[in-house]
Amino acid sequence: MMNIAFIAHDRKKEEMVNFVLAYESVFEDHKLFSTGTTGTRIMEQTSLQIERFASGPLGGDQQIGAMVAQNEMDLIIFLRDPLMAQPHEPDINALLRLCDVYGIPLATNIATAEVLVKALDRGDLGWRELVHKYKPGVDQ
Ligand SMILES: O=C(CO)COP(=O)(O)O
Repeated sequence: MMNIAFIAHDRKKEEMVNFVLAYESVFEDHKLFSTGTTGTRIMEQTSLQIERFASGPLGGDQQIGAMVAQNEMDLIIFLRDPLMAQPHEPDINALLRLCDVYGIPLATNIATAEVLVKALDRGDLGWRELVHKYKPGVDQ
């Protein structure tokens, strides 16, 4: 079972809900997390249970980043709005950076999200299960 996070900026939330709905049967086998409003929207329109963090501008991206830094997040779908400035852009960049630091699979648009969810369904991300037990800074 993987820990998966969903994050979508406002103009991408509908796309996110449709995406999660389409792959609901894949996601229901995993532990799901999200930023505040994204999670509320997904839970309203699917039967999935999601552990919600704060809304993005109030620190939700950072909370998910903290999980990445503890090697506790396996896959992130982050549908960003590339056409609108966000007040919490430093937080967003920090999360993307941590995904690169730790090599965490990250999709920032729907095309990549689709590829990753198919890989997840096929078991291509199984290597994440092998590294779950390692805690950064303690074991490395
Ligand atoms: O702003 C966000 C990510 O940067 C998303 O936050 P919400 O899901 O609370 O809208």
